[in-house]
Amino acid sequence: MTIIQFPKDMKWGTATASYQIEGAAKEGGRGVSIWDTFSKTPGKVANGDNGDVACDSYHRYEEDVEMMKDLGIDVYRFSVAWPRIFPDGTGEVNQEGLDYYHRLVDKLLANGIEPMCTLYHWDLPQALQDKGGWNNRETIDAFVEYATLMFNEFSGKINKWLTLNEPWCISFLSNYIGVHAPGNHDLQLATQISHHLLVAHGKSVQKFRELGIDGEIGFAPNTTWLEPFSNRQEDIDACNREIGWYIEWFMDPVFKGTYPTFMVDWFKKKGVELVIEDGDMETISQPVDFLGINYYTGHIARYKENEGLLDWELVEMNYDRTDIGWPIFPEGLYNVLTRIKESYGDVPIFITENGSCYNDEPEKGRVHDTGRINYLEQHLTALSRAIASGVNIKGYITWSLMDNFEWAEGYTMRFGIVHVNYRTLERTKKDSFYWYKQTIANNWFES
Ligand SMILES: CCOCCOc1ccc(-c2cn(C[C@@H]3NC[C@@H](O)[C@H]3O)nn2)cc1
Repeated sequence: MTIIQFPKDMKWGTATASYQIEGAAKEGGRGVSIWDTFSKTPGKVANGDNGDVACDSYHRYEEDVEMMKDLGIDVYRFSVAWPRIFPDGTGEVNQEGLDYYHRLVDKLLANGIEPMCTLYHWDLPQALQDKGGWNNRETIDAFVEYATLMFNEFSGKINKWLTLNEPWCISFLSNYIGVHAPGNHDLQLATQISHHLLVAHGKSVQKFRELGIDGEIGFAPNTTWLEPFSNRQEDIDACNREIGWYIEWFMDPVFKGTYPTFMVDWFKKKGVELVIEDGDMETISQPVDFLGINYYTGHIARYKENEGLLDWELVEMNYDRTDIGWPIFPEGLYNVLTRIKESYGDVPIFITENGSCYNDEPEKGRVHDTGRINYLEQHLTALSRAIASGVNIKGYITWSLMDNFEWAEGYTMRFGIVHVNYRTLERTKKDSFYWYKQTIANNWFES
């Protein structure tokens, strides 16, 4: 047996997001979001599921924080529903919305848990979507207005901020692949949106600095890893294009002030013409205090001409997979983190999402999710290797505290260390909850 030990200042946490857990979609003055619209569009979400009730955390947040207290976490990553603050996206502020997040943050602080706030985790006010959404540069200004209000309102209570969660999902998954809201299928649109998102990120970081807000700010790209099937250059290049689509496309502008040329050229071949206004790249490359990294899975792949957007195909290698079908690929986490360190230096990193889908149900009051424990052990071991190789890891935040609305999969896919009965809303701590609790208490685990 091996002891996997973590640095003494390691922070441990759990993550959720507003649309996925809150419910109360028509309460507290909340406006309509694009996910309310999308989830009620037939065929978009499994079983026609939606976030009207979700985990009802809007009403049950105190119970949720009690579970976090029992778990012993240092930090809780949650997101704010923009439509709770600005029901129409801009203009009149909804005080009931602010009041809810004050109740949540105050409960966290009273229990010694640090709040980490994601400003945008996909629930764009529908009123802004009706005016073009992220394709309209006015949405950038609306985001900065929303961020400014939140910075001023919660300054002194919230000291860790993330501007955007997974801009690749917001832009490409939602506007090119189209499986997430608003469900477009347009590469030019998606690529331009990715740029506007980065400008919105940069402008809100600028505002954070101008206001002199105490605390730290970053953003949370999602990542993946493709391991080349052979050492043929065409296989290596194909894998680098997919990895570059997730990592360099978003991190080069922030950390280097430029888009990666190999990706710009590839998109240009696909007919994409990115419109960059004067000053945009300087705005985007505002220094951040930390980086959130989300990682779930990786694959082995090889070049295949004219296959998909980036000319690659998966090579089936009979990996173990989680219940959502994603390969269990912990070495990808190590590779992603060492690649980020090589490319961008010693930026402080929180793993802001890592977790697995296992749909185990309660048996006599227990949930034996051994698959999730194995996934955590393998990925925390990879994380420990990355730390040993010099990656500046500040903390690990698992996705998710509880089962919740998993976007297009609805409630069919469970990522929580706490089981949620969606009929009764009863929470049941899974075996992985107790494993994670012990790991946090020890700051090590035995693998
Ligand atoms: C049909 C083709 O499909 C191509 C890829 O399609 C997807 C779908 C989903 C994801 C995905 C889902 N998650 C987990 C979430 N992260 C944020 C938090 O809200 C979690 O719920 N991360 N990535 C990626 C790619």
